[in-house]
Amino acid sequence: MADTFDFALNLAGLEDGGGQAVSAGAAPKSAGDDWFRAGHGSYKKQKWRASKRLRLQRPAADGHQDHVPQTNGAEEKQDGDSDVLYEDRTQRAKAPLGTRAERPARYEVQLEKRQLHGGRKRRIEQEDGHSPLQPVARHKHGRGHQYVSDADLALEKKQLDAVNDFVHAHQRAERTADDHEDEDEAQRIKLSPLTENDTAAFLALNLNSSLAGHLARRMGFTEPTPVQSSVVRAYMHAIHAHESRILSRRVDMIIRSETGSGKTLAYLLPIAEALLIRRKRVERSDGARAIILTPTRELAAQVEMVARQLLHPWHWIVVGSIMGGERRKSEKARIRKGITVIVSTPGRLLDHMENTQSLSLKLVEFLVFDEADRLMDLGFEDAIREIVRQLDLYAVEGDKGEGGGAAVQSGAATRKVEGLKRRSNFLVSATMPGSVKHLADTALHNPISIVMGGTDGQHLQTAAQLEEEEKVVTDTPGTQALRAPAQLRQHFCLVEAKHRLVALICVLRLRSRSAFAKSMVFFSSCDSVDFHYLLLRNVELPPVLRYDKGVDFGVDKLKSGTGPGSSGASLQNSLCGVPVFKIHGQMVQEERNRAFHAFRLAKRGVLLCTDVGARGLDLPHLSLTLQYDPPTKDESVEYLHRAGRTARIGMQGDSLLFLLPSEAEYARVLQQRGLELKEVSCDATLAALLLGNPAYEGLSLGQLARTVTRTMQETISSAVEKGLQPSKVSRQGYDETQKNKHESSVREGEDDEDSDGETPPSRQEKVTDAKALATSASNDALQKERAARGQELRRLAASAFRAYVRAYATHARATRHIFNIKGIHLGHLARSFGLNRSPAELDSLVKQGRSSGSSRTHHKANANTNEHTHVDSPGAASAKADRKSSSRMMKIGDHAVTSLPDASLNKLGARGEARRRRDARRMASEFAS
Ligand SMILES: Nc1ncnc2c1ncn2[C@@H]1O[C@H](COP(=O)(O)OP(=O)(O)OP(=O)(O)O)[C@@H](O)[C@H]1O
Repeated sequence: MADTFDFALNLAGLEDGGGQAVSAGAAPKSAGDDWFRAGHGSYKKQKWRASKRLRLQRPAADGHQDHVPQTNGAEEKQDGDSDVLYEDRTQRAKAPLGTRAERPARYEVQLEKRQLHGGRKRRIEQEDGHSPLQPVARHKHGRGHQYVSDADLALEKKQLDAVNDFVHAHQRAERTADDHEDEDEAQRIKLSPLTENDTAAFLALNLNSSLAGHLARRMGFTEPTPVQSSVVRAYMHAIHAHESRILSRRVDMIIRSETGSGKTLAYLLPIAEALLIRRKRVERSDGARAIILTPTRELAAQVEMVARQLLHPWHWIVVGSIMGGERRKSEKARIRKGITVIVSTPGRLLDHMENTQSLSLKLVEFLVFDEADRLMDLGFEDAIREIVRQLDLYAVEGDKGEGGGAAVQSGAATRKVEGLKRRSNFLVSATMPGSVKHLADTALHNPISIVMGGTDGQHLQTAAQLEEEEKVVTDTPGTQALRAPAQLRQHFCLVEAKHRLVALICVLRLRSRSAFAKSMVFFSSCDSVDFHYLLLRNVELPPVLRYDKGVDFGVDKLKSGTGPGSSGASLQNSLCGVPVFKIHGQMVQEERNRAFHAFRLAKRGVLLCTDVGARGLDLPHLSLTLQYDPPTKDESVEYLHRAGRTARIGMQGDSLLFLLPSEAEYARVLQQRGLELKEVSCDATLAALLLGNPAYEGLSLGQLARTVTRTMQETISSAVEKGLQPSKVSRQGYDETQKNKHESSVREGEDDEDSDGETPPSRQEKVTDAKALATSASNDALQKERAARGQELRRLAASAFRAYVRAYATHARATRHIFNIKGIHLGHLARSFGLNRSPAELDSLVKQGRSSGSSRTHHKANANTNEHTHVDSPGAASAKADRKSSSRMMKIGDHAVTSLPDASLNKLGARGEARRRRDARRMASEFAS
């Protein structure tokens, strides 16, 4: 068996020598190993081939055959340098390799060979420069040589051709070796003992049984969500109608359903079904069959992942993503190989449509606009129009090839209907504002509207309506009530400007007490994300605020900073060791991907992001979304999408919106649009951090809140304004260095006393010194790095402050009276960035921001970066108005710095202590759960 295996490898490795035959002895296992390494298949595949009695011969590069493999050698023999090929005949009778269609030819070859050589050992030698097919080849029996007759040669040529055919067939088989394995897997999935109940719900939608099996077995989905069942039924219905020639093949749909209701699978299921049921397999060389457009790269990556999971058993359906930030060259290479389902951002897709010849779009059957409204908001409208236009042209071309030429000649209207019959367009989002209407008009033809309403999963459009093929467009721009998932608990909190940062850390710290806490915090600018990221990762909370109820350590230890919550590498951040991540559009794509995937996989963590994370992301176990800065564009809609990152698919989740007291009306605006937000007390939130701490027993809530605020504010301000304190680790290192130094100097002193001063230092001393030097060097490096980070923190604080003011001016016209910059106390606002500056300094900061144009915040949202910091350059007129209001604001600010009372803490007196205490407990339990 092993010989045969080597033999197969040997044959397969017959490549070098440009026409030279290779001897069996000269091509032992190592040759085969090289062949492995050359990427011709796994060891498993090799064994599989060997077990199928693989014998093959490759044609040489010049088209000549190097040798003729012979089949009747019982063992391997070598004779000097002659090139000999043997095979163990005893194993020949086993099943041959190749597809069923190729097997007869293979048997024929073997039969002929057996007849020819009668089972004797045979050797063919080749002389240099001669083809083995010339009559110089000779048989050798024993010691003598014998020339082969013409008849034998003719027969051999025939064999050779047959072997060549077989080789090519084998090479095909090799290319699809994975097919076999995956087919086995698909077969296994089909045959796996699933109960009827597991697949019944999907089968009831008339989905392919292996797809239903895969959904249940591999993806764990046994029932479709309401939106999935509506979409699939509508699609199936239309397809059935097509088969009975009532409708054309295309089905256009507007799919609207609340966040986390499973819309991704809703549009992927029809795609998978369509690609699976056809008689002839789709080939990757056919080019794209489905295109899914998403507004952000993270969403594209996520959709790609879901599509891959869904289509995993059917490897010939290739899923791939192309998006901004990735290398064009490698994308081109993937496109050249063929991608069946393309997930892409619009800008990059258009780029490839214009510049990549190998991108074949003639057979596109599905075009999906995921988060359609966001695609429009981000300014992709032109790109999308162009994509649709080009796809339409391709579709017409494709139809022309199928005898649809008449449609091309009969005018644009006909072209739109007839020429596109092969493509279905889906427009998908949880919200459908007016901007989507333009997209629907551009890309959709007579769409079916699947609008899911209500929190109970009931859809507005009944099954009966669908069955009667009623196409209902219920999109009424701008006036829809917003629907949040029923299990989403929505809160808002009125927080004084100067307490915002403290309140943020409190909420996250409370949350960090849970073992599985995952939270997402939304900011209005990249600078703000960067600042808070650096701050949360590097500033340590004072020991009193690290207290965790239920953790067994004494108050004394806490106060002295030696308890479990007081040191250790994992606790060296504001959130006591909970990892912090960030994503925004100004990050390098690689970093962005890394952060996104790390956060996805993390059990606990905090993700700080701009609105780049607001749409479509499905992050497992996310339990809190915190909108630190309210959205500035299309506020209610964006609020809902941000909040909807949690409480998905029936899971519980919390959302919390921070508002300044002057913005309280915004909560009412959201409530008017159908969202149920409850207020939580800021003071209760602050006090909750110290509730239950025995060191602060007996203090009122007000006192607790004040303690937390004061302590935390001091820590933050000192970190930002004075630089980061040396970390515990480096302090420890520093102490060790000092100790080492001291010890060695003491020893030196001792030595000095004993010696005459010329004795070289002992080995031990040298080691100690080296260690001390190394520790000191690494300690210095740490301190330097920390100092640099401190400077960076200060710089970022100023930029983040500027960016906040700038972003504030970009709120939508409809809500500008709520988000009015004049109402903000700039001095207090600055403190929420850890800045303790005089009004004059703040004024110059704001002006600097304006004059420099703050490249990071002034950039325009564009197709390639997909960033939307909400601080895009306002128009000239509004910029002027903005400048005016800013100078007034500074006056207000200057005045307010000295005269405004601490409204937040005074408010504590207005409520009953018991009630507030209850609130605080609730906050503590809700946010820490
Ligand atoms: N049939 C199903 N059964 C159980 N879970 C499902 C099912 N279909 C989808 N899911 C899960 O539901 C979650 C949300 O799905 P998805 O991301 O598609 O929601 P969505 O409606 O697109 O949300 P958004 O509007 O925020 O983009 C995912 O984690 C997905 O795995």
